[in-house]
Amino acid sequence: MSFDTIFALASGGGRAAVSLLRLSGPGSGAVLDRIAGGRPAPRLASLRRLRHPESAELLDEALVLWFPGPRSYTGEDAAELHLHGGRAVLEGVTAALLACGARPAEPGEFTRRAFLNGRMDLTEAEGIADLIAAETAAQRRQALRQAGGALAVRYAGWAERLTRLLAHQEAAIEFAEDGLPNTLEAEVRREGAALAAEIGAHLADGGRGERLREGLWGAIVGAPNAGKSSLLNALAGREAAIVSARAGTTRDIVEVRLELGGVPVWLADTAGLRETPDEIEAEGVRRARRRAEEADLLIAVFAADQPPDAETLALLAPGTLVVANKTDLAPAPAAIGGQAPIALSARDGEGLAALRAALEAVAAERAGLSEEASLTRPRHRAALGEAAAWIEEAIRAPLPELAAEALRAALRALGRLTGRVGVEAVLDVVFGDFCIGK
Ligand SMILES: Nc1nc2c(c(=O)[nH]1)N(C=O)[C@@H](CNc1ccc(C(=O)N[C@@H](CCC(=O)O)C(=O)O)cc1)CN2
Ligand SMILES: Nc1nc2c(ncn2[C@@H]2O[C@H](COP(=O)(O)OP(=O)(O)OP(=O)(O)O)[C@@H](O)[C@H]2O)c(=O)[nH]1
Ligand SMILES: [Mg+2]
Repeated sequence: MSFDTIFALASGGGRAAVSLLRLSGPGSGAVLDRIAGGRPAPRLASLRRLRHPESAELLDEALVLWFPGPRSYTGEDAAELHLHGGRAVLEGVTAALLACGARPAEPGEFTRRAFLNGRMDLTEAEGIADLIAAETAAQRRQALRQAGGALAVRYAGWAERLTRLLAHQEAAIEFAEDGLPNTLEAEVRREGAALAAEIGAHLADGGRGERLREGLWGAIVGAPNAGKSSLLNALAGREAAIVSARAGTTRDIVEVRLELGGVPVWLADTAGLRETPDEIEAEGVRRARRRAEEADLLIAVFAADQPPDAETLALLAPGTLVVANKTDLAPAPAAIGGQAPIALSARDGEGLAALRAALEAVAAERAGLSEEASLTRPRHRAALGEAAAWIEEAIRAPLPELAAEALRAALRALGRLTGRVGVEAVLDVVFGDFCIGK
């Protein structure tokens, strides 16, 4: 494989003390020869004057690193320039690199090369993208686990077992042709069933890995004036939504980002549920209902000094957190919709800690780190579902040739997941998520 020599700013843009420009590709060493007066000892930082290759103008005094392939992040010859972080420095060095024939990298291109050079599989590359995007400690742990190969090892193990099953299935076909008795097919069925069950168990995780990666959707619903906006503000610690004594204040959805036990949660305040002739408010109520339906985490707010309203009661589902607000005005009822409510006063903060603890417990249950690594993307779910279905198909196949064909299809599905089957389209989807310089 022959590649261009690519470069990109790997640190954030804007003014900074130091900026990191990285280079990768067969011409990296020659670039250092031309702009840095030679290649430093491998993997050791060296202070060098950088000059434009044609004008010889001094551009910066920088730390330079040289990583001869294959011992580099990308697996090919690579280099790093740790520059002073100014804009003109970056522009001057960029012009020098272009003059040397290097070109700017596409988003994710360094990691794409690392993948193409066999240094990681696709799930590990995705883990690196997730690590860069991680905003909470739990997201970071999940991403590090995936970047470290937790999914890769598991899926490679499944692919290996499938390959063995396929080999046995093919041997069974040979034996049948030679008229020999064999027990291989029975073994393929038994092992196939065990493998399909393992994949099934991995899939039946309630989507927790995907939820931790993307964040949970939460919604606060309830009657007008129940105190939904007051509660949102209390949880967010700022006046995100307008609060007023007039029923029907909130119409648009107001969203805040919370972190609950390491899980990012987008919590939405919604319009109070009621029949109304006001068409703007009615649209707000429609949006509130839609948001409640889509929510992973629903908080139903009732005012302790009012009887529970039928509209909100109708939205209660298993897992809904029921809140009795305004307990400074009246005691919380023992039960609402068959559940003991969390009693609180959004006005004076009483009971808020208990609600937060309950929210954290729900978030951890639906999206917390599990003991075993979870799949984290719809792409994983689709490929694994397909692989399991093909294995089931193989087990049921009426002819040995059909069973072999189904096992081959299952292997292809796993191959797309880990990138062993190199489909360009899959690569574009995976690496399109990266930022430039990674
Ligand atoms: N300056 C700098 N910091 C960085 C990176 C980088 O590329 N440059 N990284 C980039 O993402 C991360 C670290 N990851 C890296 C992974 C592998 C190699 C590497 O050169 N691997 C070689 C040699 C390993 C050794 O023996 O030291 C190899 O695996 O063969 C470098 C960085 C985070 N910090
Ligand atoms: N006494 C008391 N008043 C509260 C409490 N929480 C909210 N309120 C008051 O109840 C009124 C309505 O509060 P909001 O938070 O705007 O209620 P809402 O549910 O968002 O109302 P809509 O947006 O109209 O659906 C305001 O006057 C609040 O100050 C509470 O815990 N105790
Ligand atoms: Mg409101």
